[in-house]
Amino acid sequence: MSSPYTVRWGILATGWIAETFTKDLLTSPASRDVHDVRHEVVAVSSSSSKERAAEFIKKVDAPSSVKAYGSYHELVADPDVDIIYVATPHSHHFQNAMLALDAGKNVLCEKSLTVTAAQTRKLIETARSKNLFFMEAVWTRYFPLSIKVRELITSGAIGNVYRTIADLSVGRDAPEGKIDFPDENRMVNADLAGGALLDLGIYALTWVFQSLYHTQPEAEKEAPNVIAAVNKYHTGADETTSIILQFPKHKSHGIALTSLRVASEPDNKDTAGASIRIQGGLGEIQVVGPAYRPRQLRVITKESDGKAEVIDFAIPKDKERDWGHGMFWEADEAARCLRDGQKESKTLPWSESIVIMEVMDETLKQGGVTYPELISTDVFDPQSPLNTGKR
Ligand SMILES: NC(=O)C1=CN([C@@H]2O[C@H](COP(=O)(O)OP(=O)(O)OC[C@H]3O[C@@H](n4cnc5c(N)ncnc54)[C@H](OP(=O)(O)O)[C@@H]3O)[C@@H](O)[C@H]2O)C=CC1
Ligand SMILES: O=C1OC[C@@H](O)[C@H](O)[C@H]1O
Repeated sequence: MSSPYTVRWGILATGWIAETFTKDLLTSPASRDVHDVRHEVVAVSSSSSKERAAEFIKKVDAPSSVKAYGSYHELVADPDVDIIYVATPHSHHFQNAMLALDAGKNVLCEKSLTVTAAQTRKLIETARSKNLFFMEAVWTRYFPLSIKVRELITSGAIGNVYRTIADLSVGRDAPEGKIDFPDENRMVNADLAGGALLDLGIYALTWVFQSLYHTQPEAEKEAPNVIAAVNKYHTGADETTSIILQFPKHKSHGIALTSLRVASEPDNKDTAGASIRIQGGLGEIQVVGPAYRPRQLRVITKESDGKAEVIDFAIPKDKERDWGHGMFWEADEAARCLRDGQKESKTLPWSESIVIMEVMDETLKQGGVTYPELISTDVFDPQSPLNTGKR
């Protein structure tokens, strides 16, 4: 057997998801039965300080040879790095990903990809013109569970899919009209592109798009019509957003729901039922668990006479590191694309990221949500405070 293809990662930012993703990178691919690619963490950067980057390296139990940088600029200039993982708040994604692409680096960028569709288009044009790999890090798409759902749909297991209802909501309602996040927190802070839609609604949209758009033959794909209802929080960010997406040629509807007030899984178990229902003429696929990390499917067809076939999907752990979150599958996809010279992932192509961002743009427009110029401009500025960390 030939030796696995190795990808050398640079981690941009040191928050919660950077930690989770890096720990996944450090797991052994064999623990998920992957043998063709592997990952090396080469450098970590923090806009706060070099010390913070060094602490992060210790915290995730990475090798002591990993370089610590006190600025994003140093990271993107490192010749040992093949690909940068952008793990800042969404407000920063456009400027940070541009910084990396401009320096000639491939990029895996956290969701939601950007604040506006124009920013997404600019990033994609830049990646295309520089012949670089660029991918939106919607990790759920790379789960074996998602692959199975797409296979079930394209094989006709539930007939034509006419409707998908998908919800990702977290119940953080608090007394006196408040939401249980401090106003400065990225979940509600408009300066950090806060709000339910960009943080959580993207997953509800992911399920609508996986089931009603991605699975359509290329020539038949159509951008949906959008009708949205949005409630705003006092910070200006959206707190509850409901979207109806109509795909007229396919006669299908997607209902994407998200809220910071109510919960899609109120007891964090699965007793509330499936938060995603993909409904076809011959049956239904129910996806159980939070929309970002589901672990069970129930397939109910007319043929099975209403009896559900239950399929469980465990998320493998590296026993030695006692860790496995499920983000490694998207990292494996990025590695295979780099190995094969592909500039975009077929599982989430650039064109689809653009249409999804356009739906979010339209939703925010209908709801009257606007974000500050600093974070919504599509003009790249290497010296933007979003790149230098001067807060
Ligand atoms: N795929 C998934 O499951 C998840 C994805 N996400 C996405 O990841 C991104 C980051 O989320 P998360 O890790 O929870 O956020 P955190 O607040 O935990 O971390 C964000 C990091 O970004 C850097 N940063 C730079 N400027 C700022 C600023 N002005 N305010 C705050 N942080 C700043 C900081 O790192 P430093 O100081 O080192 O530069 C900080 O630690 C978001 O876009 C979110 O949507 C989040 C959670 C789950
Ligand atoms: O991507 C995410 O998934 C998990 C949520 O808790 C988090 O807010 C969001 O950013």
